Amino acid sequence: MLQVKNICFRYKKQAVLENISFHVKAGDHVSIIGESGSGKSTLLKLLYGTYDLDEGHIFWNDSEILGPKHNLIIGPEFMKYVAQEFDLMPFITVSENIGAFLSNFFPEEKQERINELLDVVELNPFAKTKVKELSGGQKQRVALARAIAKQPEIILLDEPFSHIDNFKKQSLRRSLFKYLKEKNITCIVATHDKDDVLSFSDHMIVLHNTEVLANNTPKHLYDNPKNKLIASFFGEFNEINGEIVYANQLKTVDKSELKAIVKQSYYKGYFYLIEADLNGEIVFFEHGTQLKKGKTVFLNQA
Ligand SMILES: Nc1ncnc2c1ncn2[C@@H]1O[C@H](COP(=O)(O)OP(=O)(O)OP(=O)(O)O)[C@@H](O)[C@H]1O
Repeated sequence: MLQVKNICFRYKKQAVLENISFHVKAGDHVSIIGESGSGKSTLLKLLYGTYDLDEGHIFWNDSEILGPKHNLIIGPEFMKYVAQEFDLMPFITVSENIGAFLSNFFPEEKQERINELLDVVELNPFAKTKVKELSGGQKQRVALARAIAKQPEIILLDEPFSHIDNFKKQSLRRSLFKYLKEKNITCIVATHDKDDVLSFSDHMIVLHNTEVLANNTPKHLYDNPKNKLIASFFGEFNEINGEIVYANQLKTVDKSELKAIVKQSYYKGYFYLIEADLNGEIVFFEHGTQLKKGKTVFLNQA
């Protein structure tokens, strides 16, 4: 179990994180979300022991995670951290990078393990390619494979798919998160992407104004978005009579009290997102077909 107890941290004068407490059970998948600059990366770095805390404690089971004042080498053995900038060895191959920290005592087992990891990050065709010849997304996949090579107990991922295109992202995400669950590796992910969270996270922690604004299951927070920040993470939403209503929860009906005038239709693939004027306020709702500008519609909550 990871236990974060009342931690506070500042780089300079301004506090970045204050009184942050939460715990993560072994094998759980937790996402850290929040606006840009809310301290997600800083929190991951603190969990890794990159900086000394101003206050509080972090424990993994019985081991306290301590900063550079107490350790010559940053990062405990049982933990791996994949930062936004990946620190790879450019002049050797993908396989050599992935196997860099694996034992050479049993070369066959080592090769098998490298092949398994190449499968997880879907990089088999690039096994013999030098890392300097890879794209940003491919390098990110090498960094992920290298981080899980020695099977850590806990892995910290900072925007793990930020460089990876949409073609690969979906399958890679499923493959990596499935692998981590199967191996019972605790996973903490800082992300902006709801698709990293909704299908995979046991809990999500929302950082705002230096504090934990919410810590619950994605389903609970989706169903009960306490405020606009949380709702906006999940998608387009409206505030109607003080209540948060997602765009997909508003439907057109024959008659209702919500009379709106269509302003714009945005094509979204299997639906259109309609922007409309409701008594001088902009509302968004999803609709199966395009609607003409100026059309009057009546809306209701589905
Ligand atoms: N090395 C540093 N020295 C001083 N201030 C820093 C440093 N790194 C980050 N900060 C500041 O700390 C705050 C939190 O930054 P952090 O990178 O943790 O946010 P984030 O939520 O990960 O942002 P993003 O989503 O944009 O990656 C920001 O105000 C940032 O400017």
